[in-house]
Amino acid sequence: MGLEVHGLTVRFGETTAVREVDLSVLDGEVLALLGPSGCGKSTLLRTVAGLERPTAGAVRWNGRDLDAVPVHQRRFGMVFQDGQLFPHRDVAGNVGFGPRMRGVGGAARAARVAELLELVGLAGYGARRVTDLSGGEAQRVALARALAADPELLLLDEPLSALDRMLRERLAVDLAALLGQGPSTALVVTHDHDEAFTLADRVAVMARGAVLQADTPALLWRHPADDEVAEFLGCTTFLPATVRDGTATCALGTVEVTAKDGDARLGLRAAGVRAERARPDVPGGAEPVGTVRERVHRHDHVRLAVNVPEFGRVEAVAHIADAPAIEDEVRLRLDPDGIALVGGD
Ligand SMILES: Nc1ncnc2c1ncn2[C@@H]1O[C@H](COP(=O)(O)OP(=O)(O)OP(=O)(O)O)[C@@H](O)[C@H]1O
Repeated sequence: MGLEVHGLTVRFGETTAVREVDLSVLDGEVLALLGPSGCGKSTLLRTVAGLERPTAGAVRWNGRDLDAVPVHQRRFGMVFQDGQLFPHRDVAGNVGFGPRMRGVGGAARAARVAELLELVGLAGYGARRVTDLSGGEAQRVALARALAADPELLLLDEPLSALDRMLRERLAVDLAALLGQGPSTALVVTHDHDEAFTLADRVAVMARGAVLQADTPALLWRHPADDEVAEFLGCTTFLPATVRDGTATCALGTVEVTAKDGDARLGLRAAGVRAERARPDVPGGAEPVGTVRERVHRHDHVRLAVNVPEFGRVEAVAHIADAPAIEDEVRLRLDPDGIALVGGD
């Protein structure tokens, strides 16, 4: 059954941090709450944890209303952005803290600690001082400490955001594997798209306290419910299109889509529009041609703003090798991987 949130509203004075949210996390599922700063993600997570009281609505675990259940009786494990380890205990002391409080004896506790450290990739770290750990190691210890309590639900609040980019990407993959190993049910708060898409079975996009859409990463990416979700997920140009036999035709050309015949609305991300320098010696097809107005280097591509006559500005990408320069003429080709079908069913 898992977690169910019904009509949840949380207010702080005049501020409505969470607004009539309905959400469920199924047993064994990892759900990410994704949204910009201040959209209410942490408040929603903290309310599930029991750290905030709902103004209205209910939080249920396996069908049981948690309103009267205090934090420590909810059997939920929590990991915060900065880990919040006990600085005066070593790694084993931190991981074994919960079991020790529950009266688990020395040998059994040591075995459990060793098992958990192995799980988070820190075998042999038991005697290390937590103040000497790197940020990534400290977050792994925090995760092992949360898992030590055998939580029924893991609540992770920006667990990787204090780490640098390389480490964050690696740890997100490790964490996804770790959450996928057992029957872990987890709710993860993040403002990082990649992290949400890497970790979660489903992602709930939030704005202004409300959940706009909760779906699998693949569905969210290809079928955002409306323009706001599409924009949040990187779409910069919106166009009406006509679909016929799996091909959508719009003002910027044609692209393969999975949609039924009829009218549709396309959301184009920069990566959905590929630009190549127009060569006078190579005759063009039906692709639109435009002039490069802006150009910036990204880590694995060049991003362009292209002006297309009678259409206007279009964001596009090009390969770094032989990238077009400002004022160059480019041909544009649509790439289905970067294009969303907005709304509809
Ligand atoms: N204890 C509090 N008292 C008053 N207002 C609060 C409190 N906690 C949160 N808020 C307000 O509620 C809104 C939602 O905050 P919340 O921290 O849940 O957002 P968030 O999406 O997690 O943002 P961030 O990613 O920046 O942490 C914000 O306007 C915030 O200022």
